[in-house]
Formats: sequence, structure tokens, C-alpha cells
Amino acid sequence: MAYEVIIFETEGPLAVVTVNRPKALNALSPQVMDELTDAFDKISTDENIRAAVITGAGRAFVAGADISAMQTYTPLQARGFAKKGHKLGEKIENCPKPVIAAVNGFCLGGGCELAMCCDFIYASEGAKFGQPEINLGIVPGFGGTQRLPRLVGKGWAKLLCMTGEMIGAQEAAAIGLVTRVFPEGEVLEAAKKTALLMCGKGMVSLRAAKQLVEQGFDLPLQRALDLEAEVFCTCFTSPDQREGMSAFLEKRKADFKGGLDK
Ligand SMILES: C/C=C/C(=O)SCCNC(=O)CCNC(=O)[C@H](O)C(C)(C)COP(=O)(O)OP(=O)(O)OC[C@H]1O[C@@H](n2cnc3c(N)ncnc32)[C@H](O)[C@@H]1OP(=O)(O)O
Repeated sequence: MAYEVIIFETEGPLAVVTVNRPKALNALSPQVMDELTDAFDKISTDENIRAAVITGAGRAFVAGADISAMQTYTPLQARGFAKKGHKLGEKIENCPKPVIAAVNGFCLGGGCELAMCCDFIYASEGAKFGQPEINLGIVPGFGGTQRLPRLVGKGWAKLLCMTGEMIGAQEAAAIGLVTRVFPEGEVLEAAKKTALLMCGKGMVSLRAAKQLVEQGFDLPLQRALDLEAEVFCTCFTSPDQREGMSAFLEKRKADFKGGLDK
């Protein structure tokens, strides 16, 4: 697919995806969502890509779903749009590689929902977060009412979804929505640095760690622990386990190759 409203770049093992509609504060039109879905298909399947960063061009990460596209939706079209958002979110959440949101500026509505599907959110000091859908007479539809309480608890989720209030990056970090805050202009480089750090880890264990946190989170603890034991033992079928432990004992840096034993 040729991209018109996102930019897809690779830097070695890293994919950098930029939502690129700065005049509309990178609002998520159906086209942006189709292009992002295609990009994350590529990131998931391309063996040369080991991690991804998603960001926005200009003064926003993403200021929400495109209100001009949604304005005339019928209820049925609105359902289809929500499902499109869910599909994109699941693609990112289930991506076998790490994905970091590098948030500059506004991160609202569908933008906040998109960021929450990433493994973690890095934000610049001036970033603003919120679920302002209530001001439009709707509710969040790309997962916000469900992922937000899982991340920040029910009270904050209700406050954000029921008032439409925006909060700054520091407050978003204090409630657990944002993982780290950086001085203005530094967030993208910081996200790339962390993504590259993860590119140097064993891909089997990296994928397993992501899968366990994602899948275990919504399971009863005993089932989640059973899942952890299963995935933990799978790591011992990878040459990376032997390499990682040998490297530690031989006091050298591990050289992970990825893959499972044949
Ligand atoms: C399932 C998901 C649902 C949703 O996500 S619903 C949408 C939730 N998001 C919002 O409600 C945020 C809407 N945007 C705003 O409230 C404001 O923008 C900001 C506070 C983010 C920024 O305000 P300011 O600095 O004054 O900029 P500006 O002139 O309002 O925006 C610049 C251009 O960007 C367009 N734009 C901003 N957000 C959206 C959007 N979400 N959908 C469509 N267009 C958007 C505007 O209209 C305008 O465009 P022009 O220059 O042509 O007038």
C-alpha cells in the first residue's frame, strides 16, 4: 500500500511511523487508520523490523478521530468505525515486536486510545492527554472506556471520560497513563533509544514478556501464573536462553540471535 497520510521509515531494525496530517492535528480519518493497520501488518511480519515507534507530525500526536468524517455517520457506520479502531488497536497490542508511542502535543480521544495500545507511552513535557468525546455527545469508541481503567483505575478513567478534561504529561505520568516524560523536543529520540535497546534483546523472550503482560492481565491470577510457567519454559527452547546465561557467567555481552530450537 502506498502511504499518503502516514510516513513509514526504517532506521536499521527500527520502524518509525508518523501520522502526517498536521493541519488537522493528525486526526484519525478512515484512511489514516487503514494506512496504520497496513503499517502494523508490515511491522509484525517483516523479520528485519524488531521494534517500532509511533508519533505525530507537528503540534499533535493525534487529536482524536476525525470529527468531520464522523459527523454524518449513521449508527451502523459509527459501529463500523469503532470496529476499525478496535482492529487497529488489537493489531498494535498483538504485534510481536515492542511498540512505543512518542507523544508530542495533543493526544486526545482516538489518539489517546491509539497510544494506550502501545506497550508504553513516552511524552514530551507539553503533551496533553484526554478523552474529550463527552463534549461531542459521544463516548470513546476505540477502546478508551476499557483500556483507560485498566491502566489508571476506574476513578481517573471516569473523571477523564465523564468530564472531557485534558491533563498534562506530568499528571498523566502520575496516574500511570504515561511511562516517562521528557523535555520538549526530546521524546522521539528517547523513544527510539529505548526501542533500539529492546532490539538488542532476545526476540523470543521479548515477545514472551509482552505476551504475558498483555494476556495475563485480564486472567484470574492462578491462570495467569500457569500461563507464565508455560511461556517461561518455552524460553528454554531458545538458543537465546543458553546464550544469555552463558554470557552472564562468562562475563561478556550476550549476542542474541532469536528463534527457537529446531
Ligand atoms: C472513536 C474516537 C472518537 C474521537 O476521537 S472523537 C474526537 C476527540 N477529540 C477531540 O474532541 C479534540 C478536537 N480538537 C480540539 O478540541 C482542538 O482542535 C484542540 C484542543 C486539540 C486544539 O485546539 P487549537 O489549538 O485551537 O487548534 P484548532 O484550530 O482547533 O485545530 C487545528 C485544525 O485541526 C482540526 N482538528 C483538530 N482536531 C480534530 C479532530 N479530532 N477531527 C477533525 N479535525 C480536527 C481543527 O478543526 C482545525 O482545522 P481548521 O484549521 O481547518 O479549522
